[in-house]
Amino acid sequence: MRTPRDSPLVELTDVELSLGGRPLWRGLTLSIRPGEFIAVLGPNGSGKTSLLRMLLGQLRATAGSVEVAGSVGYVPQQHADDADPLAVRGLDLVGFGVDGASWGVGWRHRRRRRRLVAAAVAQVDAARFASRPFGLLSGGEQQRLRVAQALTRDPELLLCDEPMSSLDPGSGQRILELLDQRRRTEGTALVFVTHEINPVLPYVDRVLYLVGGRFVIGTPDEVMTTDVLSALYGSRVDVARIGARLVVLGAEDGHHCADESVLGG
Ligand SMILES: Nc1ncnc2c1ncn2[C@@H]1O[C@H](COP(=O)(O)OP(=O)(O)OP(=O)(O)O)[C@@H](O)[C@H]1O
Repeated sequence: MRTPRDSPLVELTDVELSLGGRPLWRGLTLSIRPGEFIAVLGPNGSGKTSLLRMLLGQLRATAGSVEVAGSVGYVPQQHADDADPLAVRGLDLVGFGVDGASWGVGWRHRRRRRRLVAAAVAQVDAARFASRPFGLLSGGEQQRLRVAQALTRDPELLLCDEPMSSLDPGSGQRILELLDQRRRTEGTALVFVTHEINPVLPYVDRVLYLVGGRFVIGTPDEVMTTDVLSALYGSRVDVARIGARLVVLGAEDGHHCADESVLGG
C-alpha cells in the first residue's frame, strides 16, 4: 500500500549527522510529502551525499530521529561500474535493481523479473537501446537506465545524486522531465542532489541548502536570495536573476564561483 498523499514519507526531527567526529549538520528538521521535489544544494563536502545515505539507512544519525516510510529508490552518482561494461547489457543493469530487492529462482521469478525490467525500461523510454552493451551507450542513455534500475522497486521516495552531471543539457532535461512525470503520476517524492539550480528551478518545490554545518530550507524564492545565501555562507554572496535564471556570485566553492556562476542551462 502506498503512503497517502497527505502523510509524510520522510520525517527528520532535530537530526545531527557526524562523520569522522565532525558534525556535518545539526538540528535538521524536515518533512517530505509524496510527490514533493526537493533539491539539495551546497558546496563540495557539505554532506549532500551523506544525507542521501542517511535516508537509505546506510548512515546512522548521531542525534534526533529519522523516519522513512515506504520504498526507497536510489540513482547514484555516475561512476565506472564495477562489472565489465561491455559484458553487461542495459537490460541486465536494470535487472540488478530487481535482484537487489528480492531473491528468487525459477520461471516465476524470471517472468516477474522480465516484466518489471520491461516496465521500468518503458518508463524511461529506453527500449530502443536497452539491449546494447551498457558501456557503449551515451552518458544520457546510461543515466536513463540507472533511473530505470531505481524504478524497478516502484519507489515512493527516489533519491538522486547528481543524476545530470556530465550530461549535455538536452539529456539532463530529459531525465528531469521523466522524474517530474513520475512524481506527478505516482506521487514519488524526489530528493535531488545537484550543483545546478537552474535546470531544476521550474520543477522544484523546496531547496535544502547545506553549507559548512549550517542549512536553510524553503522555496527557491525564499532561499536563493543575496541575504539568505550571504548569511548561510557567512560572506557576501550575490544572487541575481537574469530572465528565468539565477546567477550566484561569490559563493566559496568551485561550483559556485563567479566564473561558473550561471548554474546550468
Ligand atoms: N564514512 C565517512 N567517514 C568519515 N567522513 C566521511 C565519510 N563519508 C563522507 N565523509 C566526509 O563527510 C563530508 C561530506 O561528504 P559528502 O560526500 O556527503 O559531501 P557532498 O556534499 O556530497 O560533496 P560533493 O559535492 O563533493 O559530492 C566530506 O568531508 C567527506 O569527506
